[in-house]
Amino acid sequence: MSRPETDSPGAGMEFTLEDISDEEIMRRRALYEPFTDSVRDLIDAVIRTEVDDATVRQAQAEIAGVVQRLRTQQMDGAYGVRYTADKKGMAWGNAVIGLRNAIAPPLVLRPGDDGGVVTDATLGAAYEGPSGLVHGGVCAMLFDHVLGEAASVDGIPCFTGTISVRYLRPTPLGPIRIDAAISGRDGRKKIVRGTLSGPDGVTAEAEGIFIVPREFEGQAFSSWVS
Ligand SMILES: CCCCCCCCCCCCCC(=O)SCCNC(=O)CCNC(=O)[C@H](O)C(C)(C)COP(=O)(O)OP(=O)(O)OC[C@H]1O[C@@H](n2cnc3c(N)ncnc32)[C@H](O)[C@@H]1OP(=O)(O)O
Repeated sequence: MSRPETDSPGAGMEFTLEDISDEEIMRRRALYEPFTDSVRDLIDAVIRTEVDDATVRQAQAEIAGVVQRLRTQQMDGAYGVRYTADKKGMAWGNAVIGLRNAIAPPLVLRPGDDGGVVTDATLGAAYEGPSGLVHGGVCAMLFDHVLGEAASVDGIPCFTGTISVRYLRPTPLGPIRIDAAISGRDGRKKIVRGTLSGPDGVTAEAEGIFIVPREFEGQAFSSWVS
């Protein structure tokens, strides 16, 4: 499939105009959300299955068949960040929020009380590092995105310049919550702080410097469809 029209503010930083209606967005969501959820279930089932060898081999053949069918028509490259004519952003391939990315939990963000953002999610077996605990790299990845969205409150996407994470205690697999908000601004730079919490309270804290790339100035999205 060829790509729709692309703005190219810089190498690897393209946004793609895909002029589709809200109805078409809803149609695609209704199609791909359960599809991706099934693949998430598959990942979890593969990690945790205890069926016999023959059943594993049969399942592998069936999955390979599905992959072959999907490969008969593929877009060039990754999904990218797309936007509609009224500047609704769609990052459906994103590793953290992507509606079509089974690797993403996916996080769904909402406004926080402090002008920042908050998200709740459940991290299962696919996110394990130490036994029964969330992988530290996963925590850092989720912080990176959530703090980035908190930095992007005015609609202009910010890039991570620097981020540091302080792991206070282990984060158990299961329900988590991340809160993030801007704590300082200096021109195109924003300082953002956030916390990751499990059922027993805060397990990690992060602070980052997020920067509006010069090429993005004036390219605000009106909302983010995840
Ligand atoms: C409603 C709709 C919402 C939309 C939601 C969108 C969600 C998006 C969420 C996405 C979240 C996903 C998150 C991701 O995954 S983003 C992906 C991971 N990050 C990157 O790949 C970034 C790669 N780096 C770059 O692109 C550039 O270096 C950037 C853009 C960062 C700066 O390049 P630029 O050429 O623009 O910078 P400048 O040289 O003019 O310097 C400007 C100022 O910045 C200071 N500085 C520079 N670099 C750093 C640094 N590394 N740390 C700290 N500070 C730094 C510098 O000293 C100067 O300060 P001052 O001297 O003026 O004081």
